[in-house]
Amino acid sequence: MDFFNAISVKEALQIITKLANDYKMDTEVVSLVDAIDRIVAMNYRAPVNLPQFNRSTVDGYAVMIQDVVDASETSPMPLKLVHEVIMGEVVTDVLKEGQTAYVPTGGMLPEKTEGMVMIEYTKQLDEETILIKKPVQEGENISYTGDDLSLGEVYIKAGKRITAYDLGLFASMGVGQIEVYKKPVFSIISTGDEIIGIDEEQSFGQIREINSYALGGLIKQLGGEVNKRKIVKDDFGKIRSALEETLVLSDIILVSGGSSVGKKDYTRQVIESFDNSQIWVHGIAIKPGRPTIFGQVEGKLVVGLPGHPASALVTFSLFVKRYFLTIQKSRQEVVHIKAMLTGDVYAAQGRETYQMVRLSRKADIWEALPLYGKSGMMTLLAKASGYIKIPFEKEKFEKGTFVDVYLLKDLTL
Ligand SMILES: Nc1nc2c(c(=O)[nH]1)N[C@H]1C(S)=C(S)[C@@H](COP(=O)(O)OP(=O)(O)OC[C@H]3O[C@@H](n4cnc5c(N)ncnc54)[C@H](O)[C@@H]3O)O[C@H]1N2
Ligand code: MOO
Repeated sequence: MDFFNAISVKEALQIITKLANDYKMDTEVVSLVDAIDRIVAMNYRAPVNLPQFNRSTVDGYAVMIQDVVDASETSPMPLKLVHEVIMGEVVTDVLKEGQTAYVPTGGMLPEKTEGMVMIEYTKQLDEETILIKKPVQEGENISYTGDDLSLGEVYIKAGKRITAYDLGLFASMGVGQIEVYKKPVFSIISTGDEIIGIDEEQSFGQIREINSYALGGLIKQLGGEVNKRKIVKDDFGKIRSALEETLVLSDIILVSGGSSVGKKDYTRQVIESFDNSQIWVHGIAIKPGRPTIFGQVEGKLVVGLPGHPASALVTFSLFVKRYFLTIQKSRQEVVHIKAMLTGDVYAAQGRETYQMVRLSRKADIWEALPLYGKSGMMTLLAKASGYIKIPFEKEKFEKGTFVDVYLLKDLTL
């Protein structure tokens, strides 16, 4: 694995996806009220037709098309009222020529009903006679058995993140216990002699630990868990013990900092020092994030994230998120919108460049303001709405160009 011969983003994504497909993620059963945002671990099939019977979608009268074909306001058609359906009743009547039945919204239809006429277009003449003032089309105001879902049809697929709407769908199927993937568990080891915790006294030259908080936030939003966060000095032995300690506890271990090739960058060496280990990637042609490492120790993914916060967060969002979703057989697209650049942006030579931008709405278009800055700057990502991708064969995008902005978060304008 030659660090200076960095692989493309596409290749890196292929490798991480393959590793994820080979990982066995356990499942668990949760109750419906706790299932929001979890990822479904099996295909759910309809145990019944939905609706289970032909039903009316309006309050009105069940009719046959031929009986009312010439019906109008001025020449209404009299039909014989043979039944008044009650909600919940199992209707056994069969409509015959010249007959009608009253059916409330959601009520079961008599057999042979071809259309429902809303009550507004009818008039009760006497106890037995209803005047119908308009014709109907086949199936008008009717919801047929299985229209919504038919028996055996998959209504929620494995890998789907459960939304509030899905909770409603599960409820309609009478499913109160859902099989989901266990929440993937992360450990975050933040390395650096200069790194101190948020509660520590800061001396000149020291840097506050940022990455585990920001990464932890992303993990939580994704639906993962962080079970261990640790700050460790740039010391081979200490980083190794921290990694050893977290291995059994985690599905994914993030090591922030020390991913480059400096004298005190130990992440790669630490991974390689374990018997059952492998380095799959060291160096990706991306800016920010070039020195990223994908390794494995005892089958667990160990990612060496570059220490610079913007680099760590961008590489997490691209690669670790892909792994996180794929081990749960899930796939998500990053939403992008077209926006007009308000300044020139330049690519880093030989790297796919992820340029942060801030979106604002101008009349009927979105404008993308490039946020210039180095990967070490935390304000960059806090201000950014998203990023644009400059492919590595391209030198720049000029002001005024319409580009795709990939959203990093909900838009707060
Ligand atoms: N000779 C080369 N040097 C570097 C290269 C290269 O290709 N050849 N790549 C550069 C790039 S690009 C990046 S990105 C950095 C990443 O290096 P490391 O992963 O080894 O990161 P560190 O040196 O440990 O830290 C970089 C920077 O970030 C600060 N940092 C680290 N951890 C945290 C944290 N948890 N919270 C806040 N800030 C953190 C650290 O203090 C440093 O300032 O390598 C370049 N070098
Ligand atoms: O790849 Mo580095 O992340 O540009 O600063």
